[in-house]
Amino acid sequence: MQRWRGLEDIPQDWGRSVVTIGSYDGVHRGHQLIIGRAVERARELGVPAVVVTFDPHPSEVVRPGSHPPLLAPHHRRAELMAELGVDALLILPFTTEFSKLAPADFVVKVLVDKLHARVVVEGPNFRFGHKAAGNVDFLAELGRTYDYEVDLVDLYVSGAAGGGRPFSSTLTRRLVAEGDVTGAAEILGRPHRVEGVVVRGAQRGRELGFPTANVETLPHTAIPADGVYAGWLHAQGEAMPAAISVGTNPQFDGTERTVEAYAIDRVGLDLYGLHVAVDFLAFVRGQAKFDSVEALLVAMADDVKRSRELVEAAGRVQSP
Ligand SMILES: Cc1cc2nc3c(=O)[nH]c(=O)nc-3n(C[C@H](O)[C@H](O)[C@H](O)COP(=O)(O)O)c2cc1C
Ligand SMILES: Nc1ncnc2c1ncn2[C@@H]1O[C@H](COP(=O)(O)OP(=O)(O)O)[C@@H](O)[C@H]1O
Repeated sequence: MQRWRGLEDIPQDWGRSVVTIGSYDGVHRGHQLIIGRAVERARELGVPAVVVTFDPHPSEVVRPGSHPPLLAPHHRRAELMAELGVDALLILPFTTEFSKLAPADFVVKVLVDKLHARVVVEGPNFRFGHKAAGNVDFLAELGRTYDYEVDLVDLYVSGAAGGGRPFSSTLTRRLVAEGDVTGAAEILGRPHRVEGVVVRGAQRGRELGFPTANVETLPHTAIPADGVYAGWLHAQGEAMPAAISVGTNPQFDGTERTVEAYAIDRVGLDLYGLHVAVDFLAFVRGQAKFDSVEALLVAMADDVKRSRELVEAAGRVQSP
């Protein structure tokens, strides 16, 4: 998959393409339907499939301070898009100047002049251009002038009609924030992931018998509600079943909120400085301050047992 940052990175001799535009945070099942359709149309026509996305999230530029928590950083989105068969990913720096492009100018500048769009695949709620004034009807109207077709995929109804939750990044963020990581995984089509570099903590975990890799998360990461979770710690090319703790360690009157994962039954790991990922499978319990450290240890042993069972049960139906 080619990766372009800005319109200047698009090769001069780029031919026609099938394009889809969106934030695509999380690349959830609705996004997967739209991107999948774009790839399918591209294969039929024998042209490449291009995804156009923005950085930072447009809402941050339009309303500073409103950056939503992110379900996936750009490099992870790129990985997921490459798996879906996307041929090129264009990340447009979303500047104030860019945000002021009128809808028709956006279409001409990006879709027509640069990407020579033949088909544009979108969800019905797609909005574009200054003040999000452009909608799919206008996109289709411009297509009659500029020789592209608009193909709509009804992502919202797909989830709800299938008896599940509507496919929505906003809903996924809410579920993650509430600790309902199982609900979030239903929409994402995989567990929610938090990643970053392993940093030093209070060095207390090893004394308790449960060393935990403390993950320094990227800015704007969507972090699940404080609590204990079952999931996986991905490190050194391995997916290790894990018991995960999110919170301030109230037992020890901590103040800093951390995401830390104990790789179940693994001894002698040295993960400091490594980039790791934590996948959240299921909520186990909330954070607590027990009467004694001994009582915390009893609870932790139980969490580990429960986490192992949950991961094993999930492993029987899906691999991490
Ligand atoms: C499965 C599990 C459950 C945990 N539950 C709690 C808890 O209920 N309350 C709490 O204050 N800390 C809890 N923790 C966090 C521990 O207090 C923390 O891992 C320990 O203090 C080590 O911190 P360190 O990595 O900074 O050395 C939990 C950790 C794990 C792995
Ligand atoms: N089973 C394990 N799960 C997670 N980390 C482990 C494990 N075994 C060893 N480690 C290492 O121990 C470190 C955590 O030990 P801990 O005493 O909790 O220190 P810290 O407070 O710095 O996190 C991890 O960063 C990792 O390098």
